Amino acid sequence: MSHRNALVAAVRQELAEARGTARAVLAAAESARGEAQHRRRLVREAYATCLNQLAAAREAARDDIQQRYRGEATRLAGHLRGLATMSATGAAGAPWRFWAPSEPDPGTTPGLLRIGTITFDETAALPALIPLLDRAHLHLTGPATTLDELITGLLLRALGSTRPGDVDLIVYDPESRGAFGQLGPRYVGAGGFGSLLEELCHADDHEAWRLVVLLGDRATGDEMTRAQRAQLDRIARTGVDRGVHLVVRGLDLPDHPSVERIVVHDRVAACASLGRLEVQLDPPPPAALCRDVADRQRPGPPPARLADLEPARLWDESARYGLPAPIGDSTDGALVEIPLGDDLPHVLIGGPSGSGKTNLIYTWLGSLTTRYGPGELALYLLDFKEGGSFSRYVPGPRDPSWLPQVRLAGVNVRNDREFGLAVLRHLGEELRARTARRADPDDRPRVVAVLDEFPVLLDGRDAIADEAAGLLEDLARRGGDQGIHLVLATRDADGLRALQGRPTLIAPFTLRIALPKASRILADDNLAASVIPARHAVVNTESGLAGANRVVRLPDAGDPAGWRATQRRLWRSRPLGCEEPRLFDADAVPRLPSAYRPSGRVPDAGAPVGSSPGAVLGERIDVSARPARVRLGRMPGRNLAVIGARADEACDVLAAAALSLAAQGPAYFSIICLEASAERSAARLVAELPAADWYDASDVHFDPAASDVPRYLIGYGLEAAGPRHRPALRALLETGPSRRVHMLGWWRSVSRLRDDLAGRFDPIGAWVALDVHGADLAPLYPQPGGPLWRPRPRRALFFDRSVHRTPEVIIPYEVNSDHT
Ligand SMILES: Nc1ncnc2c1ncn2[C@@H]1O[C@H](COP(=O)(O)OP(=O)(O)OP(=O)(O)O)[C@@H](O)[C@H]1O
Repeated sequence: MSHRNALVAAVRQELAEARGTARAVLAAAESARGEAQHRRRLVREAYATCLNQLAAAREAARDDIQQRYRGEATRLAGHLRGLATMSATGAAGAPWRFWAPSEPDPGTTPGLLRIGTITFDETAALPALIPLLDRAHLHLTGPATTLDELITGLLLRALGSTRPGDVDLIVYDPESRGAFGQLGPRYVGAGGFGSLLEELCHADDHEAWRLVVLLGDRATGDEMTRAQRAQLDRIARTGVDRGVHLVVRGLDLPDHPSVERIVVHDRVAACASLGRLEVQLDPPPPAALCRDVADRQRPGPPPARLADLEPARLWDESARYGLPAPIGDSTDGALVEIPLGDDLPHVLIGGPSGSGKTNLIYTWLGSLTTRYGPGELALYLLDFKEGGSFSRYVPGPRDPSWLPQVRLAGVNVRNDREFGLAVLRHLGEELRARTARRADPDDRPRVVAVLDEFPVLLDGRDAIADEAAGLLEDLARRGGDQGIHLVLATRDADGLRALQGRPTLIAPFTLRIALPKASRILADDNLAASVIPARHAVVNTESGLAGANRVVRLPDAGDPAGWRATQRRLWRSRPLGCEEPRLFDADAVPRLPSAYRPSGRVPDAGAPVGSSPGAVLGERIDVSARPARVRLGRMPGRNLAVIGARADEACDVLAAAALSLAAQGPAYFSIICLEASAERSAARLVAELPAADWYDASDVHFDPAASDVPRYLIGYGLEAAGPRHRPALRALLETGPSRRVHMLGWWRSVSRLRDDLAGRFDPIGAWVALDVHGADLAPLYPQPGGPLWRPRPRRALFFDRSVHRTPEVIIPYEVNSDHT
């Protein structure tokens, strides 16, 4: 029992121990669980925090991205809008609310045209632009009404953003619906499809764009022949380059890079050139805008003709306050005047070659001379170009009439700048006289001096340019008050630039007339001259400032026959005593006037001999056609040397001198001809002179017999006399004049003359140089270096040391022409 008891006790013991252990294990497990639970809570909490933080970070990042995206998108949209504005300026892109036709910028090609807007995300809508003129044909698909609205808008933008007349609008309208009628198109009906295609296939002048709307109907598609289909395909391929643009709905067009396809559903369009962007179409334009543009397209009244500028009565206007006269009309038919007068005294006219300056001047002169009679207006016309544009105003071989207001016309003056200077000197004298008289200027006609291609005169840094600029400046500054007006015209932009370098000269030229493409006539930011079409001009009264432009359409004044009839009428009305104008034609050689020829008069030994007869050498380049003379008195040095190799001119100078001396009184002539090329001329001279004997190489000598009358030795090619005769020649040159024996001799060069004179030029008091350069004349000239002189044909430099400070350019007379 005890054993059992012991066993029970032992078991109890073991159980107690096991229970204890289990309890301990349980306690440990409990504690581990508590620990784990704690950790789990911690992890949970950390996870929640982390999640929160992540969410916040994500929010922040998203906000940031969104913000940046919005900024970027706005910036891009801004750029796009800027680009769009540049690509579709003015009427090409403005919304209808602000829409008006606009003048295209000069030199630019047409831009894109707006059809609606593109919206994406929150950015403001962008204009949707598509190409047309110079870029594309359009092929449209969708509901007909929406398409027609779209086409109306496009046509309006194309017409409104180009110049009137630049776009020729043609509508093929087989159902004769009068589509787009408010834009005034040319219609082609169902029967005209074939000939329209034919016309478009061969259109190749780029005068105007042809914008052709083809409204296809089923019949057109069905009935189109294979040839017509080929023509349409050809137009689609080549039309854009030739300025032919199709806008097609209801017909197929082949695929080609120049064909832009637009598909419309519910006023939303997809355009090939805009990719996947959707276009919300603009509403159709208000009908009033279409009417305005159609009016603008319609040409106004036809431009005025020259005859339309004539006043109701000839010479009925007074020039008291000015000489306003119309030169053309504006597009509404109103005449436009050039308001020349006290306030706007001088005019500057410019335009490149062929832009119509001459035509403008003709028109203006026609308008002036029919309004203001010779008592009100005196014209001085100078043309420095080649071509005698003013010769129509002076008597010619076929028409003896002249324009009574013209006092002087200079044509082909280019090389004879001396003549321009002479005219300015004359006007300067006139200004002085008018200023000095202080009389009412009304009793003198207003002077208008037209100088075409005037920069020629101011070209070159020489004495002529300096003096001419000084005179022009004086006339520009003070002439207006005295009724002297300058009209300067040129094609030469460099010449104008040079003029702008002389602000005091140019400032009084507030009146400007710019012909198409003229540069430097208007202010730099005044682009009017570059946008006007041919046969138009801009008249500007504020020195070319933008805002003071008046565009004028110019009539055609080119027809000489039309003008001649008017001139005849004016000529017949000329007052008594009205003198024929002086014509200076630099291309014509003046004849020796008969007054300076002896006309067979035999000198009378008893007649008085003038103390210093004057030998006529040639015509002076001056306002009046006067001869240049060398006086041959009884003083030392009164001999004349003609120097140069141009035999004809040398002979003419000598013959004119001899004949004019013979015409003045009794004289005896010894002709010494040592030059074969001069024989003919010498012989004719001998024949015409009343008393002359003739020597050649066989009997030449320089010891003439004494005579009661002056004796003139006319020597041709004197260097040929040779050294043997030199002492006698020198003695004659030195002592002859005091005995009234004068030598008028021709030497081929200065060096030959020097040889004959042994380097002592004193006995040669006067000379005429032909083709001899200024520097070579130095020994015969008081100032070092010789005169400034570049030889030119039929011009000679004349210097007489007893009267000249500087030499004078003369035109040797033609003495013996073969038509005498
Ligand atoms: N308004 C016009 N209507 C018709 N024809 C015109 C008109 N203006 C000019 N023309 C013609 O254009 C041509 C050139 O004109 P014009 O001779 O007047 O030019 P320009 O500027 O004087 O040229 P350049 O400087 O070369 O002398 C001429 O044949 C002229 O008849």
